Amino acid sequence: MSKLTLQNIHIRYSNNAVVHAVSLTVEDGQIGCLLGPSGCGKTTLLRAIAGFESVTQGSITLNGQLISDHNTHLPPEKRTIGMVFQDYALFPHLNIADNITFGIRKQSSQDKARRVAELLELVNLPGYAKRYPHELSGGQQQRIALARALAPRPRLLLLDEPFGSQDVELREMLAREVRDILKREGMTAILVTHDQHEAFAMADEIGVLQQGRLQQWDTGYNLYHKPANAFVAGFIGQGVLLPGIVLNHNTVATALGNVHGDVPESCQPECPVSVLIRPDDLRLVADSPHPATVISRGFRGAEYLYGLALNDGSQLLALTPSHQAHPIGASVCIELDLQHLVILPTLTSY
Ligand SMILES: Nc1ncnc2c1ncn2[C@@H]1O[C@H](COP(=O)(O)OP(=O)(O)OP(=O)(O)O)[C@@H](O)[C@H]1O
Repeated sequence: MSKLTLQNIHIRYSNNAVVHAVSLTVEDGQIGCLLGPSGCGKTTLLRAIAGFESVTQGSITLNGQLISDHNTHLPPEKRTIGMVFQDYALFPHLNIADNITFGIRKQSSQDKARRVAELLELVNLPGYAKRYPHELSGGQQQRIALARALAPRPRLLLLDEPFGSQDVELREMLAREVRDILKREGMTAILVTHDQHEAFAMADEIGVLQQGRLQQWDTGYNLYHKPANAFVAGFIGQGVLLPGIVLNHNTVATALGNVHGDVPESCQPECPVSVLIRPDDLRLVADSPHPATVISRGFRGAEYLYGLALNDGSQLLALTPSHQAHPIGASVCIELDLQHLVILPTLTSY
């Protein structure tokens, strides 16, 4: 049972407060992710969990054991937490077997050999025990770094931008592979990344951080379809905030007609609001009361991402199958197909 709980964590460097009131729980065998722009405090939080930073307020517990609070600080080597970094940090002069067993070198040769065979099988590199790091590709080295971190059977695994040095196209695939490995081991883990596709591919729950504050801790699906605020809406996926006016507790009037859903209690009738429109919320149809002009077009393989302008000047994005090709300047008709209505109280643009 490896459950990690952060309760109201605050962290500061000298006089600079960088993490504010962060609370979250990663259940046993689950993979959590801290996602956010550069400098938002992801690494600082990860380092506090590992024991390399102290917390100024709040508590961190692992399996019910208090490991950090304002007057408790279990040293990193006593936390039984494994770490994987972006640069793998394999020892170049040690072969793969010796790299993997570095953290369990005091165990018997027999036990070490058994664990190496087991882990090489797990990371899909059987037969690589006698090779050296420079004989492996970047992705293979990263899998060995993962095997090395798993060798001592840590209670928790922390991964800090583990695929940052890989090609963008490779990252998502590696993230899925690593997820499968961690799930097979039943490992509880936290990933830090600024790449949302990596987060979606790997994590069960994702926390979006902005300036040291956790904006939302949720599934990737909910972050996309039910963002808690304008920052999360803008950071996750693409979309446009369309101006609207509240008509009643579940209706908002927009340039694309009335939309229905829960209107925040703070928004009374006549209140201006923003309605989040994702590119997949719009359909291009043969006829509708809502004409638009194509102002940009991006080819995505299976789809086109269109930039559209309405007659009142507001702009939208629409994703359509790429066999539906419309040139820039073309007049089209659009229809809203909202599955999840997101109404944000203020007219915030992003
Ligand atoms: N050792 C340190 N001393 C003082 N300030 C620090 C230290 N480490 C980080 N910071 C500051 O704390 C804030 C959070 O940094 P952190 O490295 O946690 O961000 P991050 O989200 O991991 O960013 P990135 O994605 O760029 O790695 C930043 O403003 C950074 O400048």
